[in-house]
Amino acid sequence: MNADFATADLIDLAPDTPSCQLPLQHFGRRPRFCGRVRTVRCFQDNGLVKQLLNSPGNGDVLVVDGGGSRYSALVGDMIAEAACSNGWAGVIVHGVIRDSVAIGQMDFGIKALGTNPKKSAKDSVGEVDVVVCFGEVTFTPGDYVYSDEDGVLVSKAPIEAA
Ligand SMILES: O=C([O-])CC(=O)C(=O)O
Repeated sequence: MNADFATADLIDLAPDTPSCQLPLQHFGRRPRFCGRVRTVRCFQDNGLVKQLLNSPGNGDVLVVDGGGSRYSALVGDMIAEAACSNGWAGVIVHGVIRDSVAIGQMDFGIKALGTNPKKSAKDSVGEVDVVVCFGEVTFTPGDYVYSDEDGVLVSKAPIEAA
């Protein structure tokens, strides 16, 4: 998908589009990304996140519902590097990441609640491609997600800029 958009313009065109209400921070040198939603639901365990981001992303955005836990990081620099080289458009994490300085140098985009240096378990406990909800928004696999400096929008159909 074309990453030449601004969420403010898109939501002006389609004012009913759900907009995530969480204070997500941006990491990485690509502040603007969009694509079809894939999901992981997990809790303090990033085994499934690591598996998915190490497989082809096809321009999709991985939305990780970590339950908002700040206990341990769900993405670090190696996982982010894999995501970038496997063609994922970006990652949105309802949780925290680590290696933020290294990720800050990458041509990739990650949104997360913040950082914690502690690593997560790797037991791969969780679910893939289920409907997840956070920040008053429902992310259904296959939806279109748009993320930039202003926020995150989710839509059932592509929002075409005028
Ligand atoms: O493996 C992890 O849990 C996260 C990490 O440090 C990395 O991606 O480099």
